[in-house]
Amino acid sequence: MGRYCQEVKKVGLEVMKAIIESLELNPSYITKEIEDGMQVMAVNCYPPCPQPEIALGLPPHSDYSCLTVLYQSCQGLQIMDFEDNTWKAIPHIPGALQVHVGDHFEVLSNGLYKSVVHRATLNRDRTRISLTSLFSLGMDDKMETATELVDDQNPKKYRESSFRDFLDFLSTNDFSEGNNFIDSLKIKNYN
Ligand SMILES: O=C(O)CCC(=O)C(=O)O
Ligand SMILES: [Fe+2]
Repeated sequence: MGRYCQEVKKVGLEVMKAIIESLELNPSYITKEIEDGMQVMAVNCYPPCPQPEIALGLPPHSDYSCLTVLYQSCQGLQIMDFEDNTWKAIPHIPGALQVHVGDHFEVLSNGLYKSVVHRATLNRDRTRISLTSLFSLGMDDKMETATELVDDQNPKKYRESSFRDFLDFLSTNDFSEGNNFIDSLKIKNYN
């Protein structure tokens, strides 16, 4: 598991650097802070469920992270496609990793990247395992919208926040009731 954490961090950093480059920010922008930041690993185990059509493994949510890299042992992850408001299953490809953007990159990019809303479904006959690696800045480091992406046409759309702010939010909000961290960061006039 230690080796997996190290290797998955390398993959995550490569993808995060590519995203930062795609925003035309300085390639060194924030990457050192992310490298020295937090890597949270969640190991989720979903036992077989006799009635998977009326239950969920994890309710819809987006991750607080900059980026999440996920391994799933069999199919179960679904993402919300806002083009047609339907859930799309992520196929299980042996050895493949699923990468999705989290809330903190939505904030950094001033909404050019959207955090991915996803959920975990269950199945009748197999135990499913997923390994989720969430990358973010340090506990008290605030993620802010890049000033390069803010101008008169594109006003700042999000308040800054840290990983600790997310944990504080979680302690008083239940995401199974649809309370999203990213919504709490939106500056209302611009979203
Ligand atoms: O098990 C899954 O596929 C999703 C896990 C997840 O969304 C999470 O750990 O944040
Ligand atoms: Fe998640």
